[in-house]
Amino acid sequence: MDISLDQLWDEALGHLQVQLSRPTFEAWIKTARAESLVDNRLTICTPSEWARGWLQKHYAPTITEVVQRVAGIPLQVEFSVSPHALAEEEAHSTAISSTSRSSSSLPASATLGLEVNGGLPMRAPDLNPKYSFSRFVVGANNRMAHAAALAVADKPGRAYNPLFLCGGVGLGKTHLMQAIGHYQLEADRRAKIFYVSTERFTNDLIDAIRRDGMQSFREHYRDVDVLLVDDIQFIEGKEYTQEEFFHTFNTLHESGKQIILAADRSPHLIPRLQERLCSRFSMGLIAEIQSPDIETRMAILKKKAEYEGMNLPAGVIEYIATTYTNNIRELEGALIRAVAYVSISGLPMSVETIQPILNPPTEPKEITADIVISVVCEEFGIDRDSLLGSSRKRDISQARQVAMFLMRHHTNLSLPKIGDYFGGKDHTTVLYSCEKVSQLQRESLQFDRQLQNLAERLRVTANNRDP
Ligand SMILES: Nc1ncnc2c1ncn2[C@@H]1O[C@H](COP(=O)(O)OP(=O)(O)OP(=O)(O)O)[C@@H](O)[C@H]1O
Repeated sequence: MDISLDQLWDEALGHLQVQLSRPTFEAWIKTARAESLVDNRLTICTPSEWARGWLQKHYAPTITEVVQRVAGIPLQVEFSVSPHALAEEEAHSTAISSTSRSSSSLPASATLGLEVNGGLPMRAPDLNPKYSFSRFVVGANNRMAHAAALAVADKPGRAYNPLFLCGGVGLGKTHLMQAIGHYQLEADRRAKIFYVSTERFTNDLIDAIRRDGMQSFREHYRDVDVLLVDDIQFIEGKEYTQEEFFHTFNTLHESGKQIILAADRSPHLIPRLQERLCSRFSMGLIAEIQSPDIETRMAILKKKAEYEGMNLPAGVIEYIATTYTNNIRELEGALIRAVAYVSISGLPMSVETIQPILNPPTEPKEITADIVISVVCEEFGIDRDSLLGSSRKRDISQARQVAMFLMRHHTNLSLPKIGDYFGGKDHTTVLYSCEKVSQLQRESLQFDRQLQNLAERLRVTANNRDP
């Protein structure tokens, strides 16, 4: 073998990254390193006892196969725990048990202004106040899902458990599932309602494994009255997340707690979903939401305009409802764009005014990270280096959080890729920033408007760029 130990492991990492799912790679493989190679025995050092056991049990054959391929000779793979990590783990667990659940032990992420519970997010405020039953328009496309959601809200844990909401992008699944949460909280302010995206669940799990905090992770996710999990299709192929979610599900279900899941398709169409999860997801009620018809689209626009205090001519409502047919988020986006354009241009609100900016509704140009950076710099009056740097000045760090949020929502970049733009920030920092901005958006109408305006400027800038 004519490569060094480091080269061998680096190359093996490259292969493993391609072969394994991202969370698996991030949680288990990336955190390990090659320690020694003696007499064809490769020792891989892991950050915790937990990680060592898991790698040994589940990934030993894959890793062996890859390192042998890279080295070109037969190798025997062994796993060890870093002595440094052992000492740290011990110190950490002593600290946790001595300050158990005390708010004075908040970790560093508290500097982002988020409330944390041993690193995990707090509950109820995650619900969007706009996503209530009263703001949900019922039409032929969602009547059954709406009725099922009301039944579940009325008798949680007894009507349909789980309730599985499925349907295409932007059709109201999140709105409906959160409406159940609001309903519960209205009935009992102390009800433990927990809304979480599957991505968040996975990230919390990865963090818990890294910090050896599985116990608090489990307590956190299992001590709820109603668990709402969004975009559950993203659990596909993530075997460890599936395993952990299976136990969370069972614990809650067995104790009569309500589970509501949302996905873009029904459980049996989610690829690489364990059979036992598929059957559990299907054992309550699967309620599908379809694309809304023209009457429902018009009713949604009217209701939205009413709540936002906008005065819209009937012709404008009809024009937008006829132009945007499939996705309610896009329908609402068109309305917001039309209102923003009218207020910026000073022109009257009419079909003639808005037609050029709403047509064609499809194929918008791609919004890039660069566009986000330049629009945010302009908005906040700061230069690019400051935005991408590490200054902790309040206005700069807030602009940075907004930029991360916009990249998350308007580009296809993953959390780690976004982190790379900001000097290699960790994906959890990016996620916290996005959540912080979402929270501010929910709390402040003015900030919500500012974000909507920024989003509109991103679209306009992208569309005006040369191809
Ligand atoms: N029936 C409805 N009445 C009023 N507003 C609606 C309705 N359906 C959807 N909306 C609005 O459309 C937007 C998109 O809805 P939502 O986020 O719930 O969609 P989703 O199905 O969860 O999308 P995704 O698959 O992207 O997660 C939200 O602003 C929501 O309030």
